[in-house]
Amino acid sequence: MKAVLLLEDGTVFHGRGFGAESYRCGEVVFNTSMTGYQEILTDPSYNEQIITMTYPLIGNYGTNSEDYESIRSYASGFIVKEACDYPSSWRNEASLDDWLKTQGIVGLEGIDTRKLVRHIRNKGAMRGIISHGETDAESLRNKLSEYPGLVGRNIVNSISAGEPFHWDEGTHDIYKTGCKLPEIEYKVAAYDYGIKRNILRLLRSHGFSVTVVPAEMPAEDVLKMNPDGVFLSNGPGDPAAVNCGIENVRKLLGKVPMFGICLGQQILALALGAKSYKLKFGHRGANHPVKNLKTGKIEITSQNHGFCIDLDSIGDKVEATHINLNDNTLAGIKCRDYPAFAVQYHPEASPGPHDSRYLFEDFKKMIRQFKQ
Ligand SMILES: NC(=O)CC[C@H](N)C(=O)O
Repeated sequence: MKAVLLLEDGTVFHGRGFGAESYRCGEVVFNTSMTGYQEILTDPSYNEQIITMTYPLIGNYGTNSEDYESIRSYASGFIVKEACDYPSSWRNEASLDDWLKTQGIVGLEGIDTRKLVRHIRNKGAMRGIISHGETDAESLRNKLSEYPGLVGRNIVNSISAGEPFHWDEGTHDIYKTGCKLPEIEYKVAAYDYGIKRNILRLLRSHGFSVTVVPAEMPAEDVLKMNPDGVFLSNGPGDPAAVNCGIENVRKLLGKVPMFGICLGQQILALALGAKSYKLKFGHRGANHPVKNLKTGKIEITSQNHGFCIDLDSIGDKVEATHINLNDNTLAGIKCRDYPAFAVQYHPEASPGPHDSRYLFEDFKKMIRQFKQ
């Protein structure tokens, strides 16, 4: 059946629909990863985004019941050049098409994804509506005109955990070798702004006992849990709109060591007085080079963000520790006065390279030093 993508500037892409028959509005973004589509689709930071994959063939190894980064997909749509109908993998349980149907996510294939990506790259991030079934431009335009976009809106609370819960699973053991998890060394409370499971898995595999807490849990209640550290998660939308999170982190500074990833970095920096801004078209992919300014080493990183912290706004309280080599934007920070650090990229990968996993060890070292 026919499907269509309509952008806010009036540009239309006609193609074939797959996945759910429905329509949704969202910000149209692109991801340059060649693999890892199931992890990308279930990364909650894509809430309200229509994801376009630049790699031309997606779905060739199917989907399975393990590669979830959250309970379900929060994306608003999925666009590919060609969706593979005949997946081949010993881990495959459902084709991408069938899986998207069960997730209620609209897919669009057969459009010139290179043209769409160049359009977004040149003109900047845009709102759009993806529709599988109804293709009447006038009606879709009306629906899109009511969509407010991401700027200035908190879209974290609606997807965060309602209640605290304990996480006790380590990183995937896909070959079922039965490898044991390490002994628990420290307890962490992890703020769930839309947390990816591989962050939780890696925390556990590094010897942390993890309690996930709702995005709005007051700092005082977190401190009552007596954690050795607090983790600030990734998450969707505009960081400047996550007021409660910024306020809580400000209260926690100096009281407990903190480590943040992506939205977590943005919230930490905002709590320290820095400013955030929207990037022209965001960083999404599994091959972004980042320079560690302390060691001089280059890490190839996984990224997914549309907002960034303004390097010129960080002031004396914050030290830049990592820089994105594609556009010299801020990729990592450390607080000078308190034990707290964060990165704008994804050391947990899923999907992506594992170059930056040392950051989980760094968190442990920071906690150890704080205790001495
Ligand atoms: N992955 C994330 O945590 C994304 C952070 C934020 N929503 C952004 O787009 O910049």
